[in-house]
Amino acid sequence: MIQMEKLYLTRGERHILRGVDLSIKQGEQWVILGRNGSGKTTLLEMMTGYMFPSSGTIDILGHRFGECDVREVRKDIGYISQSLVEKLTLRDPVWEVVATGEYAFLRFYQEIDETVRLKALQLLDEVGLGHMAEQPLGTLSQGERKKMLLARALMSDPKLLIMDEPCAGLDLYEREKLLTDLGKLKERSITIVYVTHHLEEIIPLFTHVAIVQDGVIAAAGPKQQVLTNEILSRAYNYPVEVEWAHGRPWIRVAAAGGEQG
Ligand SMILES: Nc1ncnc2c1ncn2[C@@H]1O[C@H](COP(=O)(O)OP(=O)(O)OP(=O)(O)O)[C@@H](O)[C@H]1O
Repeated sequence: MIQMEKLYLTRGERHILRGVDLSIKQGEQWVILGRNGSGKTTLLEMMTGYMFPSSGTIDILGHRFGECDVREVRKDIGYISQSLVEKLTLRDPVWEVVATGEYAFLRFYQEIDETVRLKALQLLDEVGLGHMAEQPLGTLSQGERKKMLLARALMSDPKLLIMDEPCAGLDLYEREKLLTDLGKLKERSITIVYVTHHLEEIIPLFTHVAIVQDGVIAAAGPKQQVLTNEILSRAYNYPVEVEWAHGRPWIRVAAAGGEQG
């Protein structure tokens, strides 16, 4: 599904990626963790073809970026990020914003097909926003906007769903509701790559974890092997302890205040 090899990215003096190798196979669902500025969003932007590496290769869904039409590949990729919300038109009705996902447009300037409208309404129903379909996007709460983005991303039946901190800014209730919706994606044949700062968002749906540290992959593999006290304490440069409950990892700091040794 995703094969990244020897990725380097340099901007001026900054070495943002320093030799990233990452392989994501069909049937795996990945979470990417890492400290602020480690390079997570940069990796997602490369998976979606919005950014190109200084060197290295990226193969997505059987296409090598640089040797294919990125816009065509993007039709099979759903991308959810805060920067996307900022590009959408706040006065448009919610169902219309969702419908634009069908064509990877940001806005419609023509009549919308009835089948597309019905699909948008059905997806809004599935994420519990059916009753808000006619409201302008700008009237939705942050949690509702995230769910709207999920419905929009699913419009094109993507093979790959890439999410950059979708639960950021949500209260506990809204976060759990969104995670429940994500859990249901298991029924679809879809590969997910999910960036977060919060371990407790790693619901049973996810199978693998990669940790990015200073522009390299510090650890990657099945979640139980990666989410250990030792690996996480090293990645965050802080002593932490992981505990598993209800199929999810929960983290707590092992010492209060101050940096690790
Ligand atoms: N055009 C650029 N020029 C110089 N540095 C850049 C450029 N774009 C990104 N960076 C730097 O690359 C690093 C990685 O950024 P990125 O957004 O991928 O981090 P991140 O892991 O997603 O961080 P966060 O968790 O804070 O969102 C950051 O230190 C950022 O300042």
